[in-house]
Amino acid sequence: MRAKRIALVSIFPEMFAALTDYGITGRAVKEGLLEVRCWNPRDFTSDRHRTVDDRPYGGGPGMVMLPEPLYQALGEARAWAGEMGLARTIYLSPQGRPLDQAGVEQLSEAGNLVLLAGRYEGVDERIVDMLVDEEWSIGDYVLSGGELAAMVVVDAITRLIPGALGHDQSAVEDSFARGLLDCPHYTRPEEYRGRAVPDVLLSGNHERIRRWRLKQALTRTQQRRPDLLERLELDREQKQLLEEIQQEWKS
Ligand SMILES: Nc1nonc1C(=O)NC1CCNCC1
Repeated sequence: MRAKRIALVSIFPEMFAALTDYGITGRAVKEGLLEVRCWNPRDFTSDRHRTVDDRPYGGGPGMVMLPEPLYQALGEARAWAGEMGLARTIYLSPQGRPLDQAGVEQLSEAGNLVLLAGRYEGVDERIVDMLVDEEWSIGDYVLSGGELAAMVVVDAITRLIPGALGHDQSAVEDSFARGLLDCPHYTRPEEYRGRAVPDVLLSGNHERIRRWRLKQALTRTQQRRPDLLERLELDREQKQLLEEIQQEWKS
């Protein structure tokens, strides 16, 4: 299977070592499942100071990223990512569509991607108009740069690449993939500082364990994120377990 290509445009390319040098994303790169490459707008400047930003028209605080270095960096990034047909260019910003697992699945099905990570107050809007296909946000808060947001997107998408998770894990098993919060997890020792592991997990009865984990996930989702439950089409078993949970709450 051809490697998924994700191009990044950022003035801090070294930050992406966090993706390429560690964990599941690092292994995906090593195994040729994922190719990540960064273009730095500073390499597309012509002045001595390699200037990538300037003051905003209309005044106000902060600086805005100049269009030309971005235009050239994005041009090369799009050519590389789009070498097998079109690549979708994504700009990470708080003005974007809020990212959730459904959005991650959509982005992972979109083929190769170019992720534009802005700094300062943002990028000149004409670059968004000319070259950006979609804006996405990883949450309603303000970061110092789009790089961490871009890495969140790459990490979440990589988990969906066939073979990226170890043989003993499965993205489908991820509770969020089922729209639920995760169940509690335990490992050795069986008793830790006076706190024991739930007996069911020591029973070896895989059906009982599966059911217990699902009930825990439903309980947590009901308690902490009832909004997620409202969006879900629960199957018969989940409805029955939710009934049990609500009865237990009443008693
Ligand atoms: N939230 C966010 N999801 O994606 N990007 C986000 C973000 O805060 N970007 C910063 C906004 C201010 N300028 C520097 C980048």
